[in-house]
Amino acid sequence: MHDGSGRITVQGLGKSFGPVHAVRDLSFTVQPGTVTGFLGPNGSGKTTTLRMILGLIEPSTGSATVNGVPFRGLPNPGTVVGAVLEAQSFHPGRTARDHLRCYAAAMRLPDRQADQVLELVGLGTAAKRRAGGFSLGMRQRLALATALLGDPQILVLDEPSNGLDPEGIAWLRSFLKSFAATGRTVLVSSHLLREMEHTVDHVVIVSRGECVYNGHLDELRAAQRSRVLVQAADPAALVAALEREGLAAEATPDGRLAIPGADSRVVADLALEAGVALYGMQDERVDLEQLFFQLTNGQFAGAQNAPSRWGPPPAPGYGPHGGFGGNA
Ligand SMILES: Nc1ncnc2c1ncn2[C@@H]1O[C@H](COP(=O)(O)OP(=O)(O)OP(=O)(O)O)[C@@H](O)[C@H]1O
Repeated sequence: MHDGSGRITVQGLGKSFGPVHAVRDLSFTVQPGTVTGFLGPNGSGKTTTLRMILGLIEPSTGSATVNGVPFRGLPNPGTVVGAVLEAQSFHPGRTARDHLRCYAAAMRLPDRQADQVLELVGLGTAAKRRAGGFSLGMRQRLALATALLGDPQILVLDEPSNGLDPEGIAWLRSFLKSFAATGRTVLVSSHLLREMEHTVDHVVIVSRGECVYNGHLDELRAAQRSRVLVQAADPAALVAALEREGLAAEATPDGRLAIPGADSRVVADLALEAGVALYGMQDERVDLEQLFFQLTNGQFAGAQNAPSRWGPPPAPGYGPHGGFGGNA
């Protein structure tokens, strides 16, 4: 019997295809009531992991459970998990409604369920059109409708925004958030953090089959560092004024001062009070995308080693290339 928790648990999961280690020792939990982003570049093992969670391929090591049991142990799994994997195919001559009615019949669901999910995904007006004439975005919506037929507790989606236009992406974002807001579970993969950053609460980032970050997106954001760069007429006087306010400054190779974590207006006010002329000021911020890029290049071991571009020297174990972009 499954526990009805809506939780997906991946424990020490690994998969090798001959010499290719597609997934290695992956462990994470997907909690109900959240949208968890499963992120990584192409070939990082996302689809392989999702297929193992869905019981489509056998793990080489470890386990994946849904509601406490392996997927194949779920009774009537379509009512527990709705899944959309890549390369969905539809009978091209069949209408969207008929496609869904076939699936509804297989799951012993009433026909009206087909119309309900078509409305839900915004395909109500296309119900009688043949799937063969659908755009990629419409096919994605039809695949999602199919996954929703059994009114599942959990959604597992592989790259669902592929082929969606900006309006479709915005729609998907609000759909997934409202699905999770009802206490249900969403696990969604993507190779684009930017596309997912306003959708997901929790992220599991993989690179070359291994987990490089597992935590809240907010914590990852907090790892972003910003700094103010200033060109001061009297750097020593400005450093003294900043230090009196508890702000540390360091000299940059180009002769400017860098003040990590500072607000540019505060720096300007302090300079004015100290009578130090400023010849230039710049706010620098490292965005999430850069951080994702760095993480997935395998340069960082995990959240506990939240990278610092300008901060203190790297912690032990940090590679020589530690740090974001810049001079790294
Ligand atoms: N059936 C298979 N036989 C051999 N190698 C495979 C097989 N399936 C996946 N791989 C390999 O495993 C690795 C991970 O692939 P996977 O499709 O899981 O990555 P992904 O992150 O989903 O990438 P993408 O976004 O491009 O689909 C890749 O090197 C891929 O070539």
